Amino acid sequence: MAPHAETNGGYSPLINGHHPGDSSREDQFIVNAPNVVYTDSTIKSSYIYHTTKVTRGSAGTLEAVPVETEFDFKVERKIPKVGLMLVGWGGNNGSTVTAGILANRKGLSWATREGVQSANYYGSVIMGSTVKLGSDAVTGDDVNVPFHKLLPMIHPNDFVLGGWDISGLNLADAMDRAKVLEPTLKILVRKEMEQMKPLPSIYYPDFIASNQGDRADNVLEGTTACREHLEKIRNDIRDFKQRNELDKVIVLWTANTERYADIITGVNDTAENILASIQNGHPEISPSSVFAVACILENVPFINGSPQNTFVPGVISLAEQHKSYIGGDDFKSGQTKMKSALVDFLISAGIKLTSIASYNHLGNNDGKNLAEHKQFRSKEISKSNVVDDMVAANHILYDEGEHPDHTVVIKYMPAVGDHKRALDEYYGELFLGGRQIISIFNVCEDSLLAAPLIIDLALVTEVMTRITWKNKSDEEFKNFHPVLSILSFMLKAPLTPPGTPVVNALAKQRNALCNIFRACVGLQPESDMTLEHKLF
Ligand SMILES: NC(=O)c1ccc[n+]([C@@H]2O[C@H](COP(=O)([O-])OP(=O)(O)OC[C@H]3O[C@@H](n4cnc5c(N)ncnc54)[C@H](O)[C@@H]3O)[C@@H](O)[C@H]2O)c1
Ligand SMILES: O=P([O-])([O-])O[C@@H]1[C@@H](O)[C@H](O)[C@@H](O)[C@H](O)[C@@H]1O
Repeated sequence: MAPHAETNGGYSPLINGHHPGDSSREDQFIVNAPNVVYTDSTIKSSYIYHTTKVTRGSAGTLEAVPVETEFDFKVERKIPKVGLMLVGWGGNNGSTVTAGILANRKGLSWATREGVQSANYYGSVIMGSTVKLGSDAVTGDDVNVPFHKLLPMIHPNDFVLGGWDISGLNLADAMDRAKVLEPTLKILVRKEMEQMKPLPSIYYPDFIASNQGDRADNVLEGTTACREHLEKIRNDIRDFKQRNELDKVIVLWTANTERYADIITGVNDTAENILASIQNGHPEISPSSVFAVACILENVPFINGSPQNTFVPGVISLAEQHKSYIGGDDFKSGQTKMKSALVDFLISAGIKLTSIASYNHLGNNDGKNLAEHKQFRSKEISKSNVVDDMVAANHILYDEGEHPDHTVVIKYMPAVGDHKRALDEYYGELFLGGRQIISIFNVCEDSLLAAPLIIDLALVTEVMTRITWKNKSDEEFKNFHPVLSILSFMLKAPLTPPGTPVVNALAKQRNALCNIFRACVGLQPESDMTLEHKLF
């Protein structure tokens, strides 16, 4: 049966054997079903969303009622030309992700002590992992496809890179300062990166560690928020888009961790108030919030890779008013990613975790900035809350309000540079009073773990700008909620639409991302029941 296509003109989804907008046929698939329609410009799917509503009876019994909701999804298939502007471009993560994209774009290989290394996107869930599409119709074996192939997505090699930094080093010198990459790789990308110079940025010393002052030589005048700063950043974005002939821009914060901003009624609690506070130069408006507001006013997605509360209530309200995407907080790169998987495994296996000790030391500039208490506190919060949902989900092991002991320690040890040492101990109760002690020593190459997350955050954010939905009975397609909680797999402290639950369990986060993409091509979630292999 031929793949379903739009009845007007009977477009074939395959043009010369290729999907429009896709560069290769490998792992390319189409869904051949009455609820999925391909045209040159869109994929439209009708999707039945299955949930279960539970009500509590008077005697405390629970009643579970299956619910089916019919949605339509539409994906624009045209792959746009996308600019990725990094705030903190000259940092370890910014310079590393830039070199990585150049290395992949050029197909580079370089000599290392262990032999020849070729560019790759390992550590990126979108570029480096697969998802089960279904089962082979003949053999019954799983058929797995690259995550990147689930929907028409931009290739990271095609990002046009730019950004800002309070440090004026060009990206080649910044790459040297970062001490992350092999000299044999750096020399292959140096010439191009020398031409990359961060735009001057806003610098409000009170928000980052005082030890960052010595690199702040590329800053705009003024040390508190003001209209001029807001307009300059907006103009930078427009100029970057126009000069590079871009279809869209995404801005991502990978600058230093800021201290938390106080939430002050009349200052940053509403959209109107935060706009007024910026105009009036209120000292409690952080650089990251000014960047977020600038992006919202330009309808450019803004993603926060750091732990501070950039998204104060006024920023979230403004994003909702402008229907402009925001997401955050804090890349989930190493120690916490491990934690969000291990805690999920232990608790869902019925083991009662009673204490988690997470220590790490590192010697990069991020660690230097975190050496001051206010900046560390931002990180301590994002690293500590990651177990809350998994604990709350198990009332057999934990009484209401009961929680494992949990401590987070970060020490700055310059000698180890970017090669962060993470030491964790997980302590728990077993059957009949037994005890379990899991001790982990994990050397995280911090920037080599975070850089692929920058790519994933940008890829998922970009495709979300091309996905719309409607209830079956509605006329108009709509965007998702401006707070992109779908990004949670890449983030320690996922920002969710106000009043909605936070999910930190890593497997649930990945399943949500995969299954929303599957729904966009009319496929139900992969249940892993494999009944076909279990029924007698
Ligand atoms: N594994 C990881 O590396 C990891 C994981 C999670 C979160 N993070 C967060 O990502 C951020 C960047 O990490 P990094 O290792 O690249 O740090 P880094 O210190 O090397 O880079 C930060 C860059 O931001 C610049 N900067 C500071 N304030 C700025 C401003 N107002 N405007 C523009 N630029 C500004 C600094 O000059 C620096 O170049 C940090 O907040 C860190 O906590 C990193
Ligand atoms: O992602 P993760 O490895 O749990 O957490 C990391 C911390 O352990 C590290 O101290 C900090 O410098 C990084 O920014 C990152 O936040």
